[in-house]
Amino acid sequence: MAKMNFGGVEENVVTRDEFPLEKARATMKEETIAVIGYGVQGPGQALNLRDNGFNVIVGQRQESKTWDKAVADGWEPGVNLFPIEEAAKRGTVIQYLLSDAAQIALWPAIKPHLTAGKALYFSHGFGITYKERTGIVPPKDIDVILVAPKGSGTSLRRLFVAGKGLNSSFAIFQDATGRAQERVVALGIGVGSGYLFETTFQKEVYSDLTGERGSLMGAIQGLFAAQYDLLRRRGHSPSEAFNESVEELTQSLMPLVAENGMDWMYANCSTTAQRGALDWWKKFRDAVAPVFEDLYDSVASGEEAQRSIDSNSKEDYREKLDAELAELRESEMWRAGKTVRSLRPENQPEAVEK
Ligand SMILES: NC(=O)C1=CN([C@@H]2O[C@H](COP(=O)(O)OP(=O)(O)OC[C@H]3O[C@@H](n4cnc5c(N)ncnc54)[C@H](O)[C@@H]3O)[C@@H](O)[C@H]2O)C=CC1
Ligand SMILES: CC(=O)[C@](C)(O)C(=O)O
Ligand SMILES: [Mg+2]
Ligand SMILES: [Mg+2]
Repeated sequence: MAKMNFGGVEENVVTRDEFPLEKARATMKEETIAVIGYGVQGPGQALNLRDNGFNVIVGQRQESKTWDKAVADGWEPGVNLFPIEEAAKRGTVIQYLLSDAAQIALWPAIKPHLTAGKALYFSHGFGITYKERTGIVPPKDIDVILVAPKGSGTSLRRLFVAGKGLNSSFAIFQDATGRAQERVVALGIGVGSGYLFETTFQKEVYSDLTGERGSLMGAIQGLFAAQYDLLRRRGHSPSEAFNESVEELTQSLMPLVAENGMDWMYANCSTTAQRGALDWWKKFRDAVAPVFEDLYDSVASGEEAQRSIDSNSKEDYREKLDAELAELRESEMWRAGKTVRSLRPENQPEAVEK
């Protein structure tokens, strides 16, 4: 592991230079990696591992849409695609990539296949950290490890195909074989991570639940909605409100932040914009800070986990989520967004010759 300086703080990280793909493949050459679940993370990780030359099999419920998706992605039933329990039996590494709620339901079926020396791999600290609520308590004679890509499985795959990578955190909860460290790092590199940073199961789930409820997903939609609604109430058109709240951010400004940081994005905007943004950002920070405190407390108390378990364990959880997503999609703001997206030059029919 390399010590790197992050803004003045030293951290242990693993880079692709330090742990190249060949070394990862050699570390895992005797192992069969069973990816259980083929939702969002499952395909991203399984396909990246396969394309990186690892022995991978997929475990998925038969006669489900996701089984068909796995077949469409080239997994062959009876060869490298199996029912969940069969895959768990064959794997020496069990990558438990069912939804967090389904991990609870399937635990009694998986546990008998976690025999001595195997590794149980998660991409979320959820099941282990909230064990009083999930009942997920692994046997003592297996490794329990985590690689959590910091982003959607969809992006993990897309970036891999484009020759790029998402960063991931990694953690070891239990090292029964003495190989947990090399296994977790090899798998982290194998799934297509950029660099790997060290964490614990608890820190991973606390930060992850905070991030997705906060700046990554929940807070950003709240911020967009507040500004869009304000502009509409003050007489601005949907086009103006959407462009000034969302489209400009995703198309123009965020790529600049991604490339070179916030100050550089600011520096590429007008001095008028810089003056205003520098004056206002702290007011926004201070306004939302108490909400973030509440959010973290709710994560740490297990309240967020319980809410997720309760709602996503219901028979009709998917329909309920879809209905709430439809509400967002059908809001004026996101309907306006759809029209705006359709008008992006790259989405226009081939330019007609003049
Ligand atoms: N979605 C993402 O991109 C990310 C997910 N994670 C973590 O990765 C893990 C997997 O998450 P996702 O891929 O989002 O899960 P998902 O919601 O897409 O579901 C994964 C699989 O679980 C199966 N499943 C759902 N309910 C089931 C049940 N009752 N019985 C049997 N199978 C069932 C689905 O068919 C699917 O194959 C979770 O721990 C999640 O927190 C981590 C980083 C990002
Ligand atoms: C994509 C990701 O990392 C999330 C937002 O934490 C998740 O899907 O759970
Ligand atoms: Mg995450
Ligand atoms: Mg998450």
